[in-house]
Amino acid sequence: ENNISRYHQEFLEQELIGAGQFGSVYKCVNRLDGCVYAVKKSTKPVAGSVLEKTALNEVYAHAVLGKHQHVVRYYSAWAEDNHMIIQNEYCNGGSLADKIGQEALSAAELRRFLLHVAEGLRYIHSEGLVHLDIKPGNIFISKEKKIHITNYDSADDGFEDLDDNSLYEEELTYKIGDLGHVTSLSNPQVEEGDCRYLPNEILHEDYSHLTKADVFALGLTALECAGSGPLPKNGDQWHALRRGELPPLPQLLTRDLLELIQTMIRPDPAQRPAPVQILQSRALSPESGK
Ligand SMILES: Cn1cc(CCO)c2c3c(c(-c4ccccc4Cl)cc21)C(=O)NC3=O
Repeated sequence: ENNISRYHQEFLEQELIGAGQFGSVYKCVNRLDGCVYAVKKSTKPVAGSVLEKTALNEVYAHAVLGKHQHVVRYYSAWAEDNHMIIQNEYCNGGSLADKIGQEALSAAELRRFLLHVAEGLRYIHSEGLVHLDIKPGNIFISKEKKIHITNYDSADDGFEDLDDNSLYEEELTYKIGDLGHVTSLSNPQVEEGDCRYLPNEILHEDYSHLTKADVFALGLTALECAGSGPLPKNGDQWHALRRGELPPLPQLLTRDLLELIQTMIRPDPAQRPAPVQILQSRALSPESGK
């Protein structure tokens, strides 16, 4: 059997960036193209097991969900020495969970986050798939330094002082990752996601509005970004959220942003907005930021 590791042949491992029951994720440099990737190594699941289905699900989903700026990009996957390995786009800004662990998002950042992830969901659903595990830990951030045009005149002597950081602004792009729970709308094999973001109807195995389960999870994720604090895994507070009751929020969100989030966590999935309606809502229009 081939005992040369493709992983070590093709990649220079830089650092461990995540570990859990799912396996370990490394930041790696590809020796050929010199680019950085996120590579997840998980123990190869027993053939025919649920874990194997999940692992294959993830790769099938990535294969269908080609390039989209709000879905983490997939490059390759293979099996070696009893491990499953998947090579994805590396997002250099950490996960949303890391970011809101530090501090809540501002209203402007919250609007940007909702726009990006709603666009990613609109795309995933348009391909006849649902994510089923939307949560802060599965949203990754790419940071890009953009030259701030208005400061151009301060660089009147051309590009010499482009290293001057006042010229730059960091632009964040939010991307949906971890497609391990993705399933098809036409023939759903539902593996429940994180119970903190699970809508009641999925708990009761009602799969008639699966796309709205992603909208519900996005709504609760938005609440957490607004500083609601950690979400309950069960009990009275869990049920209160499923009755559509908003928890107390520290920061002053605009009323239309609160109303939008409230519609996303409505008990009846049919009453929740579809991603395209979220994108068109007044709360996310640039005017509302003024
Ligand atoms: C824990 N962790 C940290 C990161 C870096 C965030 O700045 C990360 C990434 C991914 C993943 C990932 C998730 C699920 C499946 C496969 C991968 Cl590579 C996990 C990641 C992924 O697909 N792309 C990442 O950047």
